Amino acid sequence: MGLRAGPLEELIERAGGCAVIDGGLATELEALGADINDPLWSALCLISNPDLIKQVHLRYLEAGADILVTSSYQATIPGFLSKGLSIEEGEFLLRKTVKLAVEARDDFWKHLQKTSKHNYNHALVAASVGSYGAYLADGSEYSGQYGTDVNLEKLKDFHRRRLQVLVDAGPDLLAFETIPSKLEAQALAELLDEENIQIPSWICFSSVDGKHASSGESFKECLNILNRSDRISVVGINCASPQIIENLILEFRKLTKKAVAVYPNSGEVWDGRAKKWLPSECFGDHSFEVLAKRWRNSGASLIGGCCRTTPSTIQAISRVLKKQVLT
Ligand SMILES: C[S+](C)CC[C@H](N)C(=O)O
Ligand SMILES: N[C@@H](CCS)C(=O)O
Ligand SMILES: [Zn+2]
Repeated sequence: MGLRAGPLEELIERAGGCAVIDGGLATELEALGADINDPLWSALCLISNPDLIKQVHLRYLEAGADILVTSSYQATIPGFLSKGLSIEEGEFLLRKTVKLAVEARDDFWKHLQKTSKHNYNHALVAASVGSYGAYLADGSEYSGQYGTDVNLEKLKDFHRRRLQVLVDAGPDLLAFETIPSKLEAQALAELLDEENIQIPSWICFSSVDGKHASSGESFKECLNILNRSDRISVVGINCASPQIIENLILEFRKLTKKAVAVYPNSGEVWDGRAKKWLPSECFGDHSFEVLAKRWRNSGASLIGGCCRTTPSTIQAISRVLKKQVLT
């Protein structure tokens, strides 16, 4: 763990060695009736129905999430500009992503104080930073194929302003999600230094084959870069199939001393062109319950769900992780 991991380390300890991340935000927004078939995807709700985002956060807290991931995955200033919003309006919406999660956390906690006995931890708010591919809205967060004109500086420029605005809004940590390549991981690690970011970060990669980052690069190369940064407390995998997670935890544990986070999707596959999930082997709540124990025993310190997982998935994970220590 890095030097600045105070609140995360404490949470993991309070949670008995493994804390619970929430589940798919977009998925639950859709379950509650939101139409997010748009280049902004889940971030469209910041414009159309921000209260729904708070409701989703509350559902995940009730289910037992120790960490809320904000609605900023696909929220970017250029994305908002292309919707006709101003830079100020875009920055307001970015701050709002943190505010909605903090409000949900604080309301939930206040409500719990009236209850004599409960099993919940005071949750942390992780500001989501989706990869450049998420902004491109073409599914390239699962390939890392950004085109030949994309270099380190371009990626840093893309990420810089959103990062500054999100950090100013006061989240507990940063959650870089679905990072497909070594180049983008390096851009983020350098940016955290250049911007002198003082809150802990996790950097989670996507992976298709279960052996490499989505770009095809080895995790050894990717983690060598991240291991040099104390600002990155946690590394891991998100939005990949549950099937490949256990081996990746074991591999990551060999490649880094940092804590490992895993929050896979349901196993379904995103068709970036058609903008829909393709039916494929789908892992239900019971599979997550069984697998979460294995993931914890393999050495993951943070476990949750990504796309197509729901509050009931998180409830299953939370129950099983909080019920027992090592089995
Ligand atoms: C994590 S993917 C399912 C998010 C949506 C994607 N960036 C798109 O807009 O196509
Ligand atoms: N946390 C994101 C998904 C990342 S793949 C969201 O649901 O908006
Ligand atoms: Zn996802």
